[in-house]
Amino acid sequence: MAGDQSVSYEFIEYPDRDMLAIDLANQLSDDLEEALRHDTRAALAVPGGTSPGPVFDSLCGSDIDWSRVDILLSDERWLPEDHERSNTRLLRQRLLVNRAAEARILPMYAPKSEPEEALAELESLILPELPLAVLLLGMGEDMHTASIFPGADKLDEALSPKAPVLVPMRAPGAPEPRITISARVLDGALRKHVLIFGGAKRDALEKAKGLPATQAPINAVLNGAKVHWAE
Ligand SMILES: O=C(O)[C@H](O)[C@@H](O)[C@H](O)[C@H](O)COP(=O)(O)O
Repeated sequence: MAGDQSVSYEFIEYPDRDMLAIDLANQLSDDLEEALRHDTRAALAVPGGTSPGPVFDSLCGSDIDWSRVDILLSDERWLPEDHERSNTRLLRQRLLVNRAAEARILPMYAPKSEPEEALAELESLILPELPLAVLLLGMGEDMHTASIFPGADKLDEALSPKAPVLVPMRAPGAPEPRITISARVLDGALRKHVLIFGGAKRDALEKAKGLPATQAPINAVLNGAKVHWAE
């Protein structure tokens, strides 16, 4: 994939993480409301990891028609849903509660030993709900997003313009096999947000400028996104 000369995004800086969480949750809720004005259902994809919990805590109380919202993860660690590193667990504990308990979850995990064994089944549930109406992504200091890691075994496939919806992924930076939505599908989301905290990630985003997506996978999904940052 080419360098990022054509990548343009909005960088929004917040006074602190709490304000970011509340403001971003409001923006996601407004985005979903707008999407539901045009379509019967809206798909919201969100990351796991440590950053989005407080956003979920706020978003789950939004007064929107959650019964028409499909929620899925941008990527999942291939671990049982009760494992402490399971992103599905985080989703069930922090987002699919309160008013958002009405939403439907599109699973990104099935109890099979390898992601490859469940790929077709998981993909068949997601496909009818595309494009993603609203996307929230995280980013690592190595410039990965979702589970599209530099140096991963299926990196080229995940970045390909002809990529399938889901790609299984194994990477040096990831302790367990992963499953990720491909860059093509993430980038095709109608409204895109990226959440990052701290100086190291801000520096990583700067460093990504000019690098090919194979080295800085975040570049594959940044165009037209809003990046939300707090120290
Ligand atoms: O399962 C995951 O790990 C993710 O979805 C991943 O892409 C995450 O968003 C980044 O690694 C940032 O993670 P933190 O928010 O924990 O820094």
